[in-house]
Amino acid sequence: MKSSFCCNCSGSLGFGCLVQPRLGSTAFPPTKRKEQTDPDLFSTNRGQLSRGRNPEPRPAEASHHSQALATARARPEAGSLSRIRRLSSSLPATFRTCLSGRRKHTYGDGNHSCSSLYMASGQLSRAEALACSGCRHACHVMLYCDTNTLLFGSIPIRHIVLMQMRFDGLLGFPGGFVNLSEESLEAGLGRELLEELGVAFQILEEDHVDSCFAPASSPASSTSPRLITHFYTKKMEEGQIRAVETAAVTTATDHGQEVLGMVRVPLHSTKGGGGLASFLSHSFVGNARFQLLHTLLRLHLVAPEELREALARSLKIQARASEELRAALARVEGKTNLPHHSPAHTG
Ligand SMILES: O=c1[nH]cnc2c1ncn2[C@@H]1O[C@H](COP(=O)(O)OP(=O)(O)O)[C@@H](O)[C@H]1O
Repeated sequence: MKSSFCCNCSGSLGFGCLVQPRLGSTAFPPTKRKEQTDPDLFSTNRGQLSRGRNPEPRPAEASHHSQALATARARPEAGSLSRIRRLSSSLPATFRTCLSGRRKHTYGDGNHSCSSLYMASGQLSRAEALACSGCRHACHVMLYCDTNTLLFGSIPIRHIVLMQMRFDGLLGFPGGFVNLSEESLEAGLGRELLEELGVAFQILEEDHVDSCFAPASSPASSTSPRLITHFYTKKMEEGQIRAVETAAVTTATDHGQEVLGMVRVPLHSTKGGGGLASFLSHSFVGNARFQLLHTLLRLHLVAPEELREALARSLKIQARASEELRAALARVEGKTNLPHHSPAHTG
């Protein structure tokens, strides 16, 4: 069942995408990023610096933090920090902590060589992350573009954001493990992208957004050494994004194996509450959902108000899905005479 999977426009997973392979492998040169970012949102709420080349990140971070706070206090309506705080106060607790970056993850066993780099948020500057020789490193990238396309002729799609359905049924960004003894972070990411997307990319250090310890709940981080995930964003032209999607199903060696298909993240919301809300209720690998949420805000691809609404809807969708799954399980157990579901049977 190659390439027949898709994420439909309501954000639900389904079948019926028409894939029309046309192009062969493509190479994309590096692009200098000139994204409109929101430093208040990104730095102060995550308590970290986004571009990790500052040799002394902590003092800079502290000064940036207090500057942004001062701005937000002086001009509360203009400061995105206060806007986010106001919005997040009405969010469900899980997502509130997610957006504020105050969630206390358990990172590492304290024995690895970079335990001194531990931060409550799990965030590291690039320099700190690279200093952790005992850690494993993985790099992933969000490829995106602007678009004028209208869904059903009326709903602006605004931006195309690419993710992928992985072999394990989880959503994630393209990328993978990097071997720092043989390659740089960016070279390793380029190698992974060639395998997964069938396109030769040159990802630059300027494309780096952040680095952090993978949550302890990640399968790959349950064993030592700990995993550090590095996240990148790359803005492209719409035609380039379309070429990536085509190459991903025609020339990429991983297609149908490690990668089951590329998906576009629906950023719109339909009247029935579909779109972004449905998409966010799916299962993501590691901290990919967090990376997506944060990047959507940081790059102003979705307004905080819209995101808050989508997240609240997403929780309701998840609750409904849990009920459906429980009912389905009960039916399957009834038909197959399986013992009834209990924690002892789930392993
Ligand atoms: O999109 C993502 N965001 C954050 N972490 C991810 C993402 N995709 C995978 N990971 C984490 O990074 C690890 C390595 O990534 P991946 O499975 O893509 O590597 P591979 O393609 O080299 O096997 C995964 O086991 C997972 O914990």
